Amino acid sequence: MTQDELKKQVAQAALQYLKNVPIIGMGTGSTVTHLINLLGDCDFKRDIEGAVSSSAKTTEHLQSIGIRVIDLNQSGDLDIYVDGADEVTPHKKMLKGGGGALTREKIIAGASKKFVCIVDESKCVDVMGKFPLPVEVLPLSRSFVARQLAKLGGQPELRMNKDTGASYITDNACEILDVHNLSILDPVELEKTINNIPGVITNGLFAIRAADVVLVGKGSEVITY
Ligand SMILES: O=C(CO)[C@H](O)[C@H](O)COP(=O)(O)O
Repeated sequence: MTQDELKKQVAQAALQYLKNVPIIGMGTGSTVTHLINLLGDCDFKRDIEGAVSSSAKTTEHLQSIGIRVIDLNQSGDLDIYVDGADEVTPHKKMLKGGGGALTREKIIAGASKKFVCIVDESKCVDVMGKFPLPVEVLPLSRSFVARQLAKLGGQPELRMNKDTGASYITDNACEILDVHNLSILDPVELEKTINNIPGVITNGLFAIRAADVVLVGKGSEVITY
């Protein structure tokens, strides 16, 4: 199976977690895109009152299949949040933000009782850090934060928008530093350390609030742990 077929397969398996859930939390990315497409064809779609969305892209997609998007300030805490990841460990800690939606993803994950992480097998790692760690920053703090990240041993690179040639701007009007070559031996400590740098909105480590369930598309099956 191709990586995209594995993503679709794991998205299919995630559908069962959305049954009988009035308000769902929805992540961002190509695996979630499959999930929303599949949800569009589901009978139980009409039972869903609405969804809390982690990005403008996901909002647009949810609305296109007829699902109402609800503000997190109105929804209260959620039963389920489903999202992909760029890396996930056997302890269900994740590195996320390849799609740039890390801050809203982390907020909704924090407000959800159950985080269901959906990945293809290429995302499973023992130690995170091969994928550059996204750090969302206020634009005015970019250079200062980059120097602090370099002191932690990383090599920060400002994410660019390939279409405009300017820096990539998040849904929160901020920028992203993608940090290469970080040694992530203690993800909980590193998540706190980076979030304590003034100017950092958040970083893509989801170690303090890890996933509760991980579904992995592997070969012709989906493994759950
Ligand atoms: O964190 C994310 C977006 O900010 C995505 O979940 C992550 O990048 C995985 O994306 P994909 O499903 O396209 O592989």
